This record gives sequence, C-alpha cells and structure tokens, in this order.
Amino acid sequence: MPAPAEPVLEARDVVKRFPLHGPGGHGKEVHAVEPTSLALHAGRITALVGESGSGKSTLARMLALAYPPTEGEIRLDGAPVKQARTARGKRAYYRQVQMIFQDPFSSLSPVHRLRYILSRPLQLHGHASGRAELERQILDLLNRVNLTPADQFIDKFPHELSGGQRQRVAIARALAARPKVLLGDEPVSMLDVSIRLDILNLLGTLRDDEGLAILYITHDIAGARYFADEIKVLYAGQLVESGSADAVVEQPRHPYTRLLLESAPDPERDGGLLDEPEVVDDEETLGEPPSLVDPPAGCRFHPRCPLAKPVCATAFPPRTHFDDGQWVHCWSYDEENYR
Ligand SMILES: Nc1ncnc2c1ncn2[C@@H]1O[C@H](COP(=O)(O)OP(=O)(O)OP(=O)(O)O)[C@@H](O)[C@H]1O
Repeated sequence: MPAPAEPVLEARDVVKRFPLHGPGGHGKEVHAVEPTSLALHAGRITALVGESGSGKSTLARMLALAYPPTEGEIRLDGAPVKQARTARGKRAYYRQVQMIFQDPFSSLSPVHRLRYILSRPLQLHGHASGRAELERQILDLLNRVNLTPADQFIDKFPHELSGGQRQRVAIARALAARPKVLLGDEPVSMLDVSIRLDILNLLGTLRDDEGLAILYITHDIAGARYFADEIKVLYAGQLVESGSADAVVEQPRHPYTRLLLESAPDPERDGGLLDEPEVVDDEETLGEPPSLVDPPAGCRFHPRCPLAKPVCATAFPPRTHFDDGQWVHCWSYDEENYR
C-alpha cells in the first residue's frame, strides 16, 4: 500500500544526547540518537528494529513528548509540536498520541478494577459523560480488544488476568483517548510466545479497521515482517536502512540488517513465528555494540562491519535510494549504480 503524503506524526532530524552524571561524567554525553527522521502514517505500521541500546525507546519517548529532543522537532498533523509544559497541553497531545509499554504487569494499577482503569481516560479526555454512557463506552473498549464477554471482564482486577489479557487492557486504555497514533515499545516481548501473535493481530486490526498509525518497536526483525508495512533499522542511534517490510527482509541492503536477519530465528526453519526474538541481543552472535559516550566516528557500525573501508571510519554515508522506496546508508553502495 503506498504511503499517503502527509504523515500524522513525524520526528524531523531529531537528536538526543543525555548529559552523563556521576564520577568521570563531567561534560560527557550519551549520544543516543543522531539526526533521525521518521514519519508515521494513518493505516500503517512502522517497525523500528535494533538491538538493545540502539535508541529505539529514546526515539519513541521523544515522539511521546517524554524527552525533549536536543535538536530537531516533532510534528503532529504537519505542525511543529512545542514541548507541552502544562497538564492541559500534554492532555491535548495525548488525546492524539498514546503509548503502549512493554510490561503489562506493572503498567496497570493493581488496586483498581477494569471499570475504573478504563473510565479514567474516558473522563479525562472528555469522551464520556454520565454513568450509562461511561459504562457503554467501557464495554465497547473491552469488545474492541476482544476481552469478551465484556460484562464479565469489566469488574475484574488486573491480577485476575493473564499477561496477554492485561496487554489488551493497556491497549483499550490507550484507545480510550481516541488517538490517531499508537507508539508500541516492545508491546509483546514480555508475553508468552503463544499469545504474541494474538496481540500483534489486534494491533493489525486497529490499523486496518480504525486507520491508526502505529510505531512498533522490536528486537525481532523476522517477526516484524509479518506484521509491519515498513521496517526501519536503527544501529547505535543511526538509522541505517528503511523500506517495505518484505523488501528489507528479503533483500537487506545494509550489512547490519543482514547480520540481524542471520541471527534472528527463522520462523519457517525454527517452527515458531515471534519465537525468542531476544536472540539478537546475543553478543557472541552479533558482536558488541559501541559505547554511545564515545561512539565511533563515521558509520558507527564500521568496527563490526565485514565490508568496512577507510571512509567508513571518517564520514557517515549518504543515503542511497532504490527504486522500490528502500534506502540505505552504507558506503558499499554507489548511488549511480544502484539507483
Ligand atoms: N535517561 C537517560 N539518561 C542517560 N542515558 C540514557 C537515558 N535513556 C537512555 N539512555 C541511553 O541511551 C542509549 C539508548 O537507549 P534506549 O533505551 O533508547 O535504547 P533501546 O534501543 O530502546 O534499548 P532496549 O531495547 O534495551 O530498550 C543507551 O545507551 C542508554 O543507556
């Protein structure tokens, strides 16, 4: 499906550096995200893939206004977003942009029933007034995330639910704001393998039926293929490759993407989609990611790259575009020959 022209939410040339505190930290910074642009479109799922510490969550937090970008800007519906300082300003933003976190066990208050957990955002965002209307909307939210029969779930506490069911509640709570964008930071990685696909299918339905723009952060590039429209690969704070999910997986152009794919479980070979994605963290397989306090110059992947040449250590490569919309930052491509 071709991307519509206007993104709903966009990070434009955002950079994030964290000042380093503590002994020896004076004046030093963590260079977590280098100039990066990412656009989310209605009715599309964009997977942001990379190993631990590559800056995925930092990028998502900038999109969620949890971290102000050191440089660059966030744009919603084409307009730059100012860092919301007031509760009112934040609420207006979170009516459009909602986050789903990794851990459904800690993200829901254990002392409240689902009725209360879901009524809060409906009231906060002014979507329901009156008891009967509130009840109707809570039941509707439970139905939309397939917690059915909804009237049997509404009075449950989170501890009475499985991990997958809790994540459905977390998604329902996000939907209560009626957002255009969902930012999912590894939303299935803490769930049993057997139910990961159910939750991803639910997000897929929200994309297809409700036109949500979804960012899906994951370590699991092979699983992302079956779910996302587009895959972007982040290495040590630098986006190195982007394209349609099929193209990136079938024809990876960056040596880091190839390495990720080689070390990811093959669903057909290993018998399980979304199985053990954490294998990409295996330093023996992938080598060690660089320090982001004193990162390698040029392409940050060059110390681990089988194709590295001298220029890779001095300058970040320009973007090489391919006909199918895929692009890569790698000095092993010659723009003239590969266009
Ligand atoms: N608040 C912070 N203060 C200082 N450094 C930070 C902060 N948040 C993140 N970092 C650093 O920024 C880099 C990127 O971290 P980030 O959590 O964004 O990576 P990630 O790809 O999401 O990793 P994971 O998959 O493990 O969650 C890391 O080096 C991390 O230590």
